[in-house]
Amino acid sequence: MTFYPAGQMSRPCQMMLLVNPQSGKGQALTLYNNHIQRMLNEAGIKHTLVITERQNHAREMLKEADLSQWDALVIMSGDGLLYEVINGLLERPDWEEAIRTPLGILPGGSGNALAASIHHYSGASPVTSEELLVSCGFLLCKGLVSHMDMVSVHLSSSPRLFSFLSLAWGFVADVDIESEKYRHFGAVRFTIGTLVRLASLRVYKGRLAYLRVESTPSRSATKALPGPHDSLLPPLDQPLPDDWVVVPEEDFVLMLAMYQSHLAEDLLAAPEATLDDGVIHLFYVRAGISPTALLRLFLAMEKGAHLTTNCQHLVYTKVRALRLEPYSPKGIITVDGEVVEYGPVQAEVHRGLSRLITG
Ligand SMILES: Nc1ncnc2c1ncn2[C@@H]1O[C@H](COP(=O)(O)OP(=O)(O)OP(=O)(O)O)[C@@H](O)[C@H]1O
Repeated sequence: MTFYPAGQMSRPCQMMLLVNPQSGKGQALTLYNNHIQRMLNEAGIKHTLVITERQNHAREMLKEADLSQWDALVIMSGDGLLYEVINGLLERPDWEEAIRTPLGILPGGSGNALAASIHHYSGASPVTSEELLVSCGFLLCKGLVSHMDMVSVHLSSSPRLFSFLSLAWGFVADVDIESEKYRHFGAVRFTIGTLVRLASLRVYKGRLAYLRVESTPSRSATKALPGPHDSLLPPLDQPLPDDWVVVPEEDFVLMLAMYQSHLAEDLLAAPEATLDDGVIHLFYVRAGISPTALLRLFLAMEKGAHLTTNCQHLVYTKVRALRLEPYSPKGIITVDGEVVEYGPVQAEVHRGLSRLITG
């Protein structure tokens, strides 16, 4: 593999700036006109605006695009559009080079988890909304490029996909998807969704297993797929190696695997996460927690303090790979906030596979 160092964007540089006009409250273009256009012009960054027209537009375009024209691909939307771009790049025959194109994120959605994470890594105090946009615009103009982890995700009958942020099942996935109908409220949609779901808290049954970061695993062989090779995962329908830990409980309220710090602008879910630590930060909450205690956890998460609340139902561990087999026939699993096929799922982290413009 060619080594592409972290470092500084070369100048002059030419960016493709993809804007989803429907993201968040539907104001991404206005935000671009009011804040970003001038910042980029003042920083001398040439950019071509591409307004996405529909779902999968960006994915299809990036799968075919001539990348030699672009020094960076910048996404102004929520996390969903970046998910499309990354998967488009990794579907290319030249994926190895394509995924090293520096990516950038400007928050235009309602979740904006990656934007909040890079703002957090820059050491600045927490901000939301337009202040977060201005901060990310500033970081983009500085143009420092870092490596970012990528997680490959296997589902039973869908093609393998790639994730840069999170894998969720149970409470968090349900809130994320059920709150879509409140998206015109912006980030507040998650608060509304959380309160609605707390009022009828569910138990989710399944089997969860993981490979600890400390383990030196025997190599497993999934069949060779185009794209990065997964060395830790056996085929999804085959038993796991002995060095995997199977969680004794089978009744959960949530499972959340995070690879960046923020789950949303104001939810610091994985305070220890860094951009390329090569770690999946795995959280699960056992059944039996009261709605009040769960609400307390989410309130503490706003400051990243949920791990210090001594909640007996919350478990946190650092892993390299995981497998989840839900028992109930219906449910929601999300990858980077997007719904994926429901059923068995497994994932493995690829350290620093992509590059992101950060502070
Ligand atoms: N012009 C468009 N019209 C409708 N959907 C679009 C358009 N452009 C992109 N999309 C799709 O909209 C979906 C949501 O985008 P995204 O996640 O970026 O924004 P969001 O949902 O507002 O933000 P967040 O994930 O932070 O809540 C993505 O699946 C994307 O493909």
